[in-house]
Amino acid sequence: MAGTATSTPEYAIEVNDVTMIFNMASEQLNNLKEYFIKIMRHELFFSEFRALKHISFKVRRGEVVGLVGTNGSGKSTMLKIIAGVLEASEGECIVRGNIAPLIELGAGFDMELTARENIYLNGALLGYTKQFIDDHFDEIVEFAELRDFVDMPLKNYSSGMVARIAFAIATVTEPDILIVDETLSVGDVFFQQKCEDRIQHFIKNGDVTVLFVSHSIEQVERICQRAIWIEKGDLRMDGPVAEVCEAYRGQFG
Ligand SMILES: Nc1ncnc2c1ncn2[C@@H]1O[C@H](COP(=O)(O)OP(=O)(O)OP(=O)(O)O)[C@@H](O)[C@H]1O
Repeated sequence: MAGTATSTPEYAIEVNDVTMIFNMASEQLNNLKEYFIKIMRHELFFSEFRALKHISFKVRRGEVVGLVGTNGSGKSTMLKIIAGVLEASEGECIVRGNIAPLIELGAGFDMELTARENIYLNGALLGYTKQFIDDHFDEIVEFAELRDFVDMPLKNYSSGMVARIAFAIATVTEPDILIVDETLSVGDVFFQQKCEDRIQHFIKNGDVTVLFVSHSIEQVERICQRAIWIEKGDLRMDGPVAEVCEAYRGQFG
C-alpha cells in the first residue's frame, strides 16, 4: 500500500515490510483470445513470483540513497512502489512530499505528439499549471538542448532525446523527492554529466531526498551517502555507501 502523509517528520520515505508478488503465467500468449481459450480449458497456470520479500527501510529528508543489486533483483520494482506506480502486495510505503519520478522515461509521453505538446502533457501529469509551463518552457527546452526539434513528433526522437526532455521537465522545479532509475544511462556522457550536476545542485542547495538506481557503482559512490543492496528480492545490506559498494564489489566485481 502506498500512502502520503501531511506531517513532516524526519523521514521522507518509510518502507515497512514490503513484499511484491507477481503472478507469472505458465506460458506466453499472444492475444486475449488465446488467453481466454486457455483459461476456459483450464490449461493456463499461474505461479507466484516474489520480486521483493519483506523489505523495510527509512530514508531521512535530504538523504541521498543508492539502490544497488544485480539484474532482476527488484530495484525498479521497489522504486515503482515508492513512486505509487505499483501497489505492494503486502506491507506499506509512506511518502512525505512531492515526488519527481524519473522512471520508465517516456511513459507519460504520447509518441505521436511533438516535444512541445508532450512538455505540456507531461507537465500537466506532474501537476504543473499551463501558466507555469508557459513560463518555464524555454528553460526546459534549453536544458534538454533540443530547440531545433521541439516541433518534431516524439516517435522520431532517439531514446536519449526522450530522456533529455523527460529529465528537463521533471526537474524544472526542485522536487521534495527525486527518484532516478537508470535515467541517466540512456543519455550521452555530456548530458549524463549535466543531469548529475543538476542532481548535485539540488542536494547541496536544498533538502531534496534522492533515491538513485544505477549499474555504475562509481556513480552511486559519487552521488550517494548511503546505499541499500537488494539481491533476489532480499535486503542484503544497508549502510554507508563505501561499505555497501565494497561488499557488493567483493561478491560481483
Ligand atoms: N510486471 C511484472 N510482472 C512479472 N514479473 C515482473 C514484473 N516486473 C518485474 N518483474 C520481475 O521482478 C523481478 C525484479 O525486476 P526489477 O525490474 O525490479 O529488477 P531490477 O533490479 O530493477 O533489474 P535491472 O537491474 O535489470 O533493471 C525480475 O525477475 C522481473 O522479471
